Amino acid sequence: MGSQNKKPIIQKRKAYKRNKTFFAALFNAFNGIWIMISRERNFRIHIVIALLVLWVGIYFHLSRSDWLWVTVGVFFAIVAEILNTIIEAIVDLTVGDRYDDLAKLAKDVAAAGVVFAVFIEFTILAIILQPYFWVWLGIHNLFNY
Ligand SMILES: Nc1ncnc2c1ncn2[C@@H]1O[C@H](COP(=O)(O)OP(=O)(O)OP(=O)(O)O)[C@@H](O)[C@H]1O
Repeated sequence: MGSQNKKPIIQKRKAYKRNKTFFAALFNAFNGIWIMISRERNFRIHIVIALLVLWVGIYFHLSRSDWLWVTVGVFFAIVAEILNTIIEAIVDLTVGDRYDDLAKLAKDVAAAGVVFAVFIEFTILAIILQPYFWVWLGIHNLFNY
C-alpha cells in the first residue's frame, strides 16, 4: 500500500549484540515502537484513533468494563498493524524486489488481517460508545442499555 518511497528496513549489514539484560530487550522493544511510529503511516492513524478514543472515553466517564472493551478493540487493531509490518519485512527480506505470487499473497492476506481487526475495533467502539453518544445527544430509548 504505497511504500515505493520507503527506505528498506535493512540497508546494509551491521553487527548486532544479543540482549544481555531485560532492560536492553525493553529498549529494543521501544525502538520497535519508534520504528512503527516513524515509518508506518497507517500505524500513526491507529495511534490518532487511540488518542481520540481515550479523549472521548475520559469525556464520557466510561465504566470500567467499557474501558476494558475499548482497550481490547484499539490494541487489537494496533497489534494487527504490527504483525502486518513484520510480515512485509520478512517478505521483503526473503524476495527483495523480485515479483513473487506468494509474496503478494502474504502481504495481501496480512493487510486483510488488519482490515478485519479494524472492523472488530470499530464494531466494539460503536457498541460501547453508542449509548454514551445518544445520552449526550439527548436521545433516550431502549438502545441506551
Ligand atoms: N515481492 C512482491 N511480489 C508480488 N507482489 C508484491 C510484492 N511486494 C509487494 N507486492 C504487492 O504490492 C502491494 C504493496 O506492497 P508494499 O510492499 O508497498 O506493502 P505496503 O503496502 O508497504 O503495506 P503498508 O501500506 O501496509 O505499509 C502488496 O499488497 C502486494 O499486493
